[in-house]
Amino acid sequence: MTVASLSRTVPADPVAGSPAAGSAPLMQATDLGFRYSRLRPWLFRNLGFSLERGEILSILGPNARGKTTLLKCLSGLLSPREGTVHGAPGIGYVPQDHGAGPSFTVADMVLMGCTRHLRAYQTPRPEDHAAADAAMERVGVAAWAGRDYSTLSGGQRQLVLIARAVASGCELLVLDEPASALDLNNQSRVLSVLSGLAAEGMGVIMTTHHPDHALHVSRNALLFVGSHDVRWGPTEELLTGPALSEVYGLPICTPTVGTESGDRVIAVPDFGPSCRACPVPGAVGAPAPAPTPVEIRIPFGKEHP
Ligand SMILES: Nc1ncnc2c1ncn2[C@@H]1O[C@H](COP(=O)(O)OP(=O)(O)OP(=O)(O)O)[C@@H](O)[C@H]1O
Repeated sequence: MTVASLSRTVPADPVAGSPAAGSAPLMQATDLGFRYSRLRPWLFRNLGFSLERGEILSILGPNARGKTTLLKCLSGLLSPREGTVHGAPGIGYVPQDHGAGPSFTVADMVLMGCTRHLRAYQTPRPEDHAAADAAMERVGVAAWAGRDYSTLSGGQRQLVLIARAVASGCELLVLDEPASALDLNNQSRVLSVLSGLAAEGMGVIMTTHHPDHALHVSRNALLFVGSHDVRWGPTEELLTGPALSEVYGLPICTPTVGTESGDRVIAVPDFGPSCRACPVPGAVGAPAPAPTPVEIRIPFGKEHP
């Protein structure tokens, strides 16, 4: 059975704007399995999770493990070979690829998010324009409304695609690495937008290569350890130093650090010895003296289990 055919099995919640405690999950996946063909290995099997309204679920794992493929199975773009997806409400999908794309204004790109409410050839209604304007404000792209989308930077385009999905008024936002092209300030903005949408009752599923992001906003996470071992659980219990080290194949610790907003668990990979003072190949004479280091110590030490 496909996701699309299952989408009718869960009735729309009349109070979609508020978390509905005790109601049916927004989405539930059971024993999902997918491979691109019989000749290709399984990317995942026996994968299961459920997502409540108002919840953010992060999906992590190494490159090419099948995270994007899973998002496509959840969104109905691919049919899982095994298992079922129940729920599948109105979904706003933000793809990983934010390439140059079409030559539309930013305002029109975001307005396209509203087309799911329109019939073929129907002109956008005033409420669609209002939803697009609100989404542009919320995601911080309103200043570029009149600009040609294809002329924006990669990070700007990524924000516009997020705004387009937000404008759709979906119940579930599915985002493929939504912060991959963003600077730190915009990463913070997007995490805060997603948290705000979740607080209003929207479900959010996102892939990320930033364990910090998952630890900051997600109640639960899915961790691709192997094709037959995709773990689902509370983010802080799942994304421990030992588990992340095993998955990514390098030492990773997860200290708690103090920030102005409170304590936060972060993931710190050990990239090996720093090469900043390495001699330049072919350079004659003694290497230039390294600048006096300014040591900044964050209060590490309280290692997350
Ligand atoms: N249309 C396709 N046909 C065949 N194989 C595919 C197709 N799309 C992806 N793959 C393969 O499936 C595997 C998983 O790809 P996928 O994009 O889901 O990985 P990912 O975990 O999202 O990776 P990344 O972190 O690099 O974005 C990869 O080996 C990829 O080459």
